[in-house]
Formats: sequence, C-alpha cells, structure tokens
Amino acid sequence: MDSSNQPPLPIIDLEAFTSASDTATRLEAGKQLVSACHDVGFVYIKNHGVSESELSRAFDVSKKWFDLPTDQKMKAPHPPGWAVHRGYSWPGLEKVSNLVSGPAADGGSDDEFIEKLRQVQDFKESYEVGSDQNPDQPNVWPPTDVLPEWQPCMSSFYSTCFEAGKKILQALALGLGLDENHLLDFHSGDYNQLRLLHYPPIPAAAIDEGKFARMPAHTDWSTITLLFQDDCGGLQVENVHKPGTFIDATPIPGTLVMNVGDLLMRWSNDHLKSTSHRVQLPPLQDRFTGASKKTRARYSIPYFLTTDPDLLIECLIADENHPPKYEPITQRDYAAMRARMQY
Ligand SMILES: O=C(O)CCC(=O)C(=O)O
Ligand SMILES: [Fe+2]
Repeated sequence: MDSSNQPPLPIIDLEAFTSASDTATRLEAGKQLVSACHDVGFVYIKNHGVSESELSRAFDVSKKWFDLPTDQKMKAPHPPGWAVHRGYSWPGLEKVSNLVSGPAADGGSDDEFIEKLRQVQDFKESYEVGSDQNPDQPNVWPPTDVLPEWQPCMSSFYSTCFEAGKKILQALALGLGLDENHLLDFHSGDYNQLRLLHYPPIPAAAIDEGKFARMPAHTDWSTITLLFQDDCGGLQVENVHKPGTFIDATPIPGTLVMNVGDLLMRWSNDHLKSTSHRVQLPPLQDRFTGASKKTRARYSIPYFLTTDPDLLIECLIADENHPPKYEPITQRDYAAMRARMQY
C-alpha cells in the first residue's frame, strides 16, 4: 500500500481534558474526541496517564510469559468452549470472526459453520486477564512457581488501564453532550478484559499465501478498546471512506490507540463508529532476511472496557431526527451472541 495516500488517523491529546480546570476547555477536548470517533472510530491518544515504566514492565513480563516452554504455559489453559475467556490460548485456538449473523449466531448448532471459520489459522498466542471481582469469568492463573511476577504485574496493569479508560469515557460523555459520568457509571471496572498478545515470527509467505493471518479484519464488541503496541507495526484500520482498504496504524511512541467498540456504536445510535481493523505483516523493510523472510515477532496489549452485564444499553442519541435504531440490549446478551462465533 502506498502510505503517502493514506489519510492520517487523528491524534488527541488527553492533557487538555485531564488537567484543564475550566469547563470550556474540557468540553472542547471531549468534542474533539467525539468528532474523531464519529469520523474515523480510531484515534491515537497521547498523555493517557499510563506511565512509561508501567507499560514497559507489562511488555517485559508479557514477553517472559510467552518465552516460557509450552508445557509451562499450558498450566494456565483457556477453558474449553466460549463461556469463559481467560487464561492462555495457544496458536490457532481462536479464530477472530466478524460474523455476527449466520446459521449459528442465534446459539444454534451449526458446528460445521463454526468449523469453517477455523480453517484459516490465526498464528498468535494470547492470555486473557479479568478482574477477580467478576463472578462470571474467573481468572485462570498459573501456579505461582511458573512466573511469580505474572499475576501481580497483570492484575496491577489491569487497574492502571482502567484509570486511563475512565478519563476517556468521561471525555466521550462530555463530548456527546451528556453528564461527564454518564458512560462511566455503566462500568464498575469488574468486566473489563486485559489481553496479552504475541504474534510469533513466521515466514512472510505463509501470510501472503493465505495460510495464516496475524489477525483478520474484525470489530471489537467492547464499549471502547485501548491498545498498546510495540514498535513492530502491522495494525491496520479500515478506511471508512474507502471500505475494503486499510490505513496503517503505525506505532507512535507515547501514544495508545483507542477505538470504539460495537457496543458503544449501538449505544450511540451509530453516531460513533466501530471500525474494522486487522493485523497484517510488518512493513517490508522490517522483515527478516534469508530464504523464508520471517516476520518480526509482535507484542500488543489491548484492554477492552465493557459495561456491567445486566444494565440495559439504550440508544443515547435519540431525537425526532434520529430515532433509536436498536432495541435495548444487555451486554450479557450481546457478548453471548459474539462469543459463540469465536470459539
Ligand atoms: O494486536 C493488535 O494490535 C490488535 C488486537 C485486536 O484488534 C484485538 O485483540 O481485538
Ligand atoms: Fe480488535
């Protein structure tokens, strides 16, 4: 892709929202964020409040985990089935799918349909962490002798990310013309999800030939997602003005990438966009040389903010000109529909 033809993704400085004491400046910052989420659905955020030291520690410990031998990692396995999304998933277990309709979307039994989704393997491994206060999704931790720093580091990073997420939810609410805590009030923080991702090096040809995907195009089902990525590159965001084409979300040091999830899109009556994204090969010049032209390994850390499961999500922006497009739904019902398609 010729990157010079790409429209840049917006960059929002959260400092204007977090440190200004006057209402007008904060409101303006919120409106800028909402406008970016309306136009593109993906933004870089700087001054997000997650310190450089906490972030590099999370990446270091994540790398240590994925460097462990498989038999050690398998001491914290993702439970079978789709109901609980915690613990370690080995390469190929998950097939990210954007299909929310189809024979099995209503919880039906078309196993063949789901099997088809798995035919292209996602070559990545992941570890999902939640809150210990989430009764529906008990955390899966390895025995403490496996990587003693794993649990304390990831539990702490989970809370750190929520602090950053709170400010973003407040800025969004203000920008939408709502009370500052309107969106945040739906999020106790117990239902968020921290995801550690590792995309191992693979021959570039394997992706080019369609045998493997790093992560195929999908939207997230969360309220919002915060994403920290290393310097490898490969994240791409669909160009909303040219569907089917993608813009590189090149890593920018000191920023996180924030995107609107499907739930917030629905909640905002489609005012905010949940934009499709994917992970492709890193740029050509960064691929390993040699016969197989292996890609670099890539590490990323998405954090999904999700509402408490039984609160009813009703369309927010509803006036005579914009009647609600969707029935109210609880996050629990929405997530069950999505998860069924993924595992
Ligand atoms: O690894 C990335 O950069 C993207 C991850 C992602 O989109 C997801 O986990 O939903
Ligand atoms: Fe995603």
